[in-house]
Amino acid sequence: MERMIAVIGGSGVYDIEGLEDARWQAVDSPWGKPSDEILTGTLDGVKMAFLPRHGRGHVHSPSTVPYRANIDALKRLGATDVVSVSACGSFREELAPGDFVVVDQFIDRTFAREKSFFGQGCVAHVSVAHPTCGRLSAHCLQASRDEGITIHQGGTYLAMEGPQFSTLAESKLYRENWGCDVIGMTNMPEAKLAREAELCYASIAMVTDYDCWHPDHDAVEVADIVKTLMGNAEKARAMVTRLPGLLGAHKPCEKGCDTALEYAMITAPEKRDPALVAKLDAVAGRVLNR
Ligand SMILES: CSC[C@H]1O[C@H](OP(=O)(O)O)[C@H](O)[C@@H]1O
Ligand SMILES: Nc1ncnc2[nH]cnc12
Repeated sequence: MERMIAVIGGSGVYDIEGLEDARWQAVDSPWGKPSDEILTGTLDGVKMAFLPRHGRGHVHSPSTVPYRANIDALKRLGATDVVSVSACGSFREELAPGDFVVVDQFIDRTFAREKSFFGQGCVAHVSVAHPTCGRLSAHCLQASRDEGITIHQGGTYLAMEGPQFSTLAESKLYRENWGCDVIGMTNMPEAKLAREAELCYASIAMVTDYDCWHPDHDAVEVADIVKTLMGNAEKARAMVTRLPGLLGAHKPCEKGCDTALEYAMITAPEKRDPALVAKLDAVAGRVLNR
């Protein structure tokens, strides 16, 4: 199967450079309007797509990002691998602003978002025990190292609802009691939805600040974040340009992300809601139409 690498750009990352035959295109989804048009093209012979998570000009808040439409639209375009690049706060002294972290676990504290493509009339339960793709994550790690970026392998990302930053008590709870490494507002339910859509998902968290637990950093300010964000965005773009060479156009994923729905469906075929089944054509057509 031909692979397509999709990059979801977080705060500060509203485009990528160097694509051949680049064009922004609108993609319709039965799950609503994606955050923006999607930039498509090729890089080193590999198909690429780019979607700015908050839209160009940063229109969507973390709670109003249309996560389902975004993942569905990328799947519909033919994406097989989704790389999320996100700004985050750090809970560890050694994860300094400007550093990247290859996230491999999440604690999902979001509560005001649609979290699944499935529901009444078509129920499915996928595993998110290992919510990121080890193969794609390893390539992102390598690509970053090749670019000279300081990147840490593995970390737990606390997904908070926002849009306000954490209180001091929350920051200490997540860091000291829950063992989290970084904090952000967007990787959930995005990672869960990517798994439901049988897409490989990797999350690169780019540290912008120390949240508010740090004795030398009393409160998070967007102005401070933006200063670090610009440098991080440049590094993220550089990392992305190395990915096609590492992933290749046809190498399959051996981690099983592309068969996540194999045994997930539990609603009896005769009880399925045809309207929901129709909406699931891109996400779950592989298992629903056989
Ligand atoms: C601009 S700071 C807070 C904002 O930045 C992060 O967005 P993203 O994950 O899309 O890079 C964070 O999650 C908040 O949405
Ligand atoms: N400290 C923080 N908390 C939540 N989201 C963030 N994004 C960047 N910094 C953050």
